[in-house]
Amino acid sequence: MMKTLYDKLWESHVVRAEEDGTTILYIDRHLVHEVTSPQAFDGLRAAGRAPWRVSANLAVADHNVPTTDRADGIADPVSRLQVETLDRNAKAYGLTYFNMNDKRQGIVHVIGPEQGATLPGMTVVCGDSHTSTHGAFGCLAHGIGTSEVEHVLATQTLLAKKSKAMLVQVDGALPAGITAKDIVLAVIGKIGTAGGNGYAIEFGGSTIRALSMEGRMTVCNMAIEAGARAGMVAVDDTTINYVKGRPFSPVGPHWDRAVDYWRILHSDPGARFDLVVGLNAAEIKPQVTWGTSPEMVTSIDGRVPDPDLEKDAVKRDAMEKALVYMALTPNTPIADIRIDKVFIGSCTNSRIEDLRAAAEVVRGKHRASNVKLALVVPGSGLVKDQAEREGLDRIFKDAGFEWREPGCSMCLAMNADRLEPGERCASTSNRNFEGRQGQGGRTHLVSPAMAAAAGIAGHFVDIRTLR
Ligand SMILES: CC(C)[C@H](C(=O)O)[C@@H](O)C(=O)O
Repeated sequence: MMKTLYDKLWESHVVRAEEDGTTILYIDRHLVHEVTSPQAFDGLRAAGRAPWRVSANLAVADHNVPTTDRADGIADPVSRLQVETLDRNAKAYGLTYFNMNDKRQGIVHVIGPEQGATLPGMTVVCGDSHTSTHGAFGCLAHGIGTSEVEHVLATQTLLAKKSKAMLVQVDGALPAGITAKDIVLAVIGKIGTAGGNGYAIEFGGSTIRALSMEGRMTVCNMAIEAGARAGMVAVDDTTINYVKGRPFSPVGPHWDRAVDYWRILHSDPGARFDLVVGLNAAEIKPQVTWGTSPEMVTSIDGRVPDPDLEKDAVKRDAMEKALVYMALTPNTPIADIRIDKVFIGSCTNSRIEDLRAAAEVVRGKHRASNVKLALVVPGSGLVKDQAEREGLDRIFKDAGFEWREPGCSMCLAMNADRLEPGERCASTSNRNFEGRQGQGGRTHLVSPAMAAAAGIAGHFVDIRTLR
């Protein structure tokens, strides 16, 4: 029988399956961060257990770390407690841990792939919904809850039921200025934030195959925003070249054997999907969200929609509420929306290619006077180093952008980086929910180049016209 990539990943990890489909899945890699692990470790301790396979875990503090100088530790007591708790737990159980001052520290979904801790064919879980990111490597990767974190620590397995399979097929050459972020926002605009509920999404087609691993990570990262816990991309040379030579990657004969196996990690021609959604890359324009859900998205040449034209009463109500929160008037051209802050970072868009794209836009220019703050937060210490070697930090600083230490930062304002009430932000992150970037803050999701361009112009601009 022809199998999907998802079938192959699932079947190769079944420890035991019940008749009703309830399955014990083996977990190859468990990523751990400070927000969702404290109670899991407490539970483990209370039951007198220890991690079943210590080496399967990689822990890092990312959500609560300051992005300014860390020499004085963390000022906020709640953030400090979370990070210190992870420090203690990682030490007590002997987990590989990149503490806040380790050069390898960064956002968990950036450092996993960067270290080669995420490898093709793995099952990867973490107490974090954006674990879908790792599916870019031909992995079955998704978020889990804290009680599951404890379960994985204790048993290296997870109770799961198989999802349905969706193929999102994107074909054609991407027009200039269009990025992976625009692809995934366009997908969410098309299928909605519930479109992927109950599915694992495979992203395929010539456009996806032409993306770098960083682009594929951006796409898979936001599968969860389309309602699918897991997103994935087939393994090809791009995947294998990326993985080669990373600290956790196999070497020697193990490498050769692994590559032989990784080569089968694609859907067989003719494999059956429960749903296929097609997108034509040529039609994708720079995307900008206007509302409080990632599906409330349009293109830069669009306008804020008019709820009066929406026939569905539930949707109309949601639009009206979103427009009040976002302080936007129907029919306003997106390009007329002025912003107060810029955030370039997050597990969606904080990798070196993202920073390069943003730097290219701001080079030799300066932040607009109405933009109070433009933050650039690299995804890891190693991304930061690389960017500095390339002189990107100087380009940003010369343009009046702040160059910070790595972490989740203003994606969700668990540290000190936040929007003040009423502030409007061009953000490369993944969620534009009410209060996401700070109470009363207004988030517009865009690509790194679009965020950078908005920071220079003071309002959204069509990146395609700047080339
Ligand atoms: C803190 C964590 C539980 C949360 C998630 O799971 O997604 C966060 O990373 C987010 O992006 O909202």
